[in-house]
Amino acid sequence: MRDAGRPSQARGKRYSPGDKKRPYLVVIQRCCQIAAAIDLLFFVLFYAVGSPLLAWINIVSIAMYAAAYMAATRGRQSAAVCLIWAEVLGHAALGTLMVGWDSGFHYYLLMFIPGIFVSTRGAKAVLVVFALWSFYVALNATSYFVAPIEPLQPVALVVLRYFNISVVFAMFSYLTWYYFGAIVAAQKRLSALAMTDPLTGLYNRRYIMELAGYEAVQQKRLLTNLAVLIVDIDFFKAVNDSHGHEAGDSVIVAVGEVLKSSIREQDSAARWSGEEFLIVLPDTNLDAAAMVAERIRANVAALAIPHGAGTLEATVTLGVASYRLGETIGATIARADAALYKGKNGGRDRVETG
Ligand SMILES: Nc1nc2c(ncn2[C@@H]2O[C@H](COP(=O)(O)OP(=O)(O)OP(=O)(O)O)[C@@H](O)[C@H]2O)c(=O)[nH]1
Repeated sequence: MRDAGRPSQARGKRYSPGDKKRPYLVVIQRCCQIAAAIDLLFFVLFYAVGSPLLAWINIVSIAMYAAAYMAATRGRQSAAVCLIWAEVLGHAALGTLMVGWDSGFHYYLLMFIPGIFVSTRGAKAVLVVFALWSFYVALNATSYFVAPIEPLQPVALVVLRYFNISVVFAMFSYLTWYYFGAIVAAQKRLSALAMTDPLTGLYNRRYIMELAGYEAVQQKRLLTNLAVLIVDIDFFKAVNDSHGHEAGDSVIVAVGEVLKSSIREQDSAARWSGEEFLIVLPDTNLDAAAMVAERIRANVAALAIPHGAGTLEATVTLGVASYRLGETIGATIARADAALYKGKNGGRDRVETG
């Protein structure tokens, strides 16, 4: 028997939502590319100033970034992060001990701080930052007592320091820009998910209730009209029973599309429950709402929904009600619901007002 309902953990790999394109892995890859390019520049720079030993250290760094990039490509985040930590700590320590504190290699250590808080939380993050701070201070203290092993000419040292400062500024800017973009995109995705029905792309019940409540308050304030429609697919259970759940879903989606195309921009449609929809029509009186309902009924009745080699047909019954001052929006919806059931009892495929 297939274990279709079980999480993929059971098959060895841990399930993680959005696994395919985790933003953190993308950042790691970009950082590896940028850092390797910078190390290549260092290689050329150190050769030019006559320090081949320092130049070759950068080749080791490039190899480490290449390995970290490959690890990130394969989804091995921990391995990639460990390699980057090893490279930056090693490079900062070697650079400082060989060329001196004024080389500015220690600035790269500061770039870990935002990354630490992105990947870890709470006490662990504070502990890692503290360890980083200790390393930074120890490196600084050491540089006072140990003379540079491979000192550079004063001009070369100044160029190197300003180069390092510029790179750290650029990397920080990139990381901040990237993380901010990722946060905004995630917020947009979340708010769309929180208000949308996944099957039809219409609003969900929670959001339409919030919206209907807001429209009722507006109506009280401006004394305009407000109407609601409840739309229910007729004999829907029979569609599921005779053609299967997927065919039922196609009918729901097709009716949802009709609703979207049959209302104005200021109107809102939502999936209210299984095969039921709610439409909120601001600035609309009962007669106008009944006309919209009739248009929807006719448009649904004209549908030919592709299914297998043939097509499916559907009809809907609609209940219409207009908001009355002093009542709750829930009461208006209840009157539309009562009208809907009158329509169901009256033979379906019709519009009733309540
Ligand atoms: N395919 C599919 N079926 C659903 C979904 N949500 C609810 N249903 C089914 O919709 C059916 C609703 O059946 P009923 O409430 O009896 O309504 P009906 O058959 O349309 O009858 P009337 O409304 O009286 O015309 C049930 O069989 C539910 O299982 C869904 O998302 N997809």
